Amino acid sequence: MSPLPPVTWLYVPGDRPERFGKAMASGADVVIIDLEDAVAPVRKDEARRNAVAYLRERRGGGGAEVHVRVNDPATDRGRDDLAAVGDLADAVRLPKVESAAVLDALTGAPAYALLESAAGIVAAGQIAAHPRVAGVALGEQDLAAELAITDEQAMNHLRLQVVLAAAAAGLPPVPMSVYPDVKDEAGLLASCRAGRALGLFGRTAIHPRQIPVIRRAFRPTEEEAARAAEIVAAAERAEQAGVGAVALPDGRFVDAPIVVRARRTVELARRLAGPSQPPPETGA
Ligand SMILES: CC(C)(COP(=O)(O)OP(=O)(O)OC[C@H]1O[C@@H](n2cnc3c(N)ncnc32)[C@H](O)[C@@H]1OP(=O)(O)O)[C@@H](O)C(=O)NCCC(=O)NCCSC(=O)C[C@H](O)C(=O)O
Ligand SMILES: [Mg+2]
Repeated sequence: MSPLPPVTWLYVPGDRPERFGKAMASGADVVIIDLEDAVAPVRKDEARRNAVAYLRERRGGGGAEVHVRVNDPATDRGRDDLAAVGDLADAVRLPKVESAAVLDALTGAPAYALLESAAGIVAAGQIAAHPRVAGVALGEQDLAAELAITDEQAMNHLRLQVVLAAAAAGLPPVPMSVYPDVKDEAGLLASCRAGRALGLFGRTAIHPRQIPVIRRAFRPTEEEAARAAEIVAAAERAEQAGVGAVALPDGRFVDAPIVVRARRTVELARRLAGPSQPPPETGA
């Protein structure tokens, strides 16, 4: 069974190095140092230097993966960012990818492509299938701005295109884009649950307080976890008995894809068990 992908991804602006430690202590699976839209143009050189210094210092250390969102890889600044962090970061995140061609020059760390324009969504299948791409995600703030979308159902059409492109290319499931209101925890929870029903998995956050909410949203309910455990146990009994088909005590027949899904649910429940709180702070 393939390992579960990250559930929580936290952005931290590259020009706020005093916040890097706080991001690492947030409980997020992945911390993304942003060199792109969270950083004002006049501070971009400084942000890149901060990212490089942090990555050099933490090399060999444990904890969350550290990714860097570089500037548009089709620009000189983006290419310079890639040259600076490509061999240091655990992965790079490429904004505003609109064609597979821009990915050909990539070397170094695994790359995640952000699809955040009409052209990017239209080319989602080719971008996801590029051999250098480790995953794809949506940039819904940019998409909504370009397309003037204000309706969730309309955005769901775009989300599903990316979910399909990722699955068809054999990539991990697509994490949800950021929820911009950092104080609206109920709204974030509801939005995550709606995204989960679309096949999206996990979410990028912009504030540490969003991390436990996202974990809670993607954690299977007790009922889902118990049901999944029952299916896995029945499948194991059938395997030991050399029987292919599995029937649950309530008479329901279970086939192989359901067992695979149940195993993932059991694993996810185990990984996200416990209180939905970040670990104690370890300092900035
Ligand atoms: C959104 C923020 C600007 C809010 O900042 P602020 O008002 O300063 O927050 P707080 O006062 O509530 O901070 C409380 C403490 O938490 C720490 N903190 C806050 N945010 C972070 C963070 N992201 N990482 C680490 N630590 C953080 C503060 O240091 C405070 O700590 P303390 O002083 O000890 O109490 C801010 O949260 C922020 O900048 N967030 C990240 C924004 C960002 O990176 N945006 C880029 C990604 S968005 C995107 O990708 C859109 C996409 O491209 C698209 O198109 O859709
Ligand atoms: Mg964006």
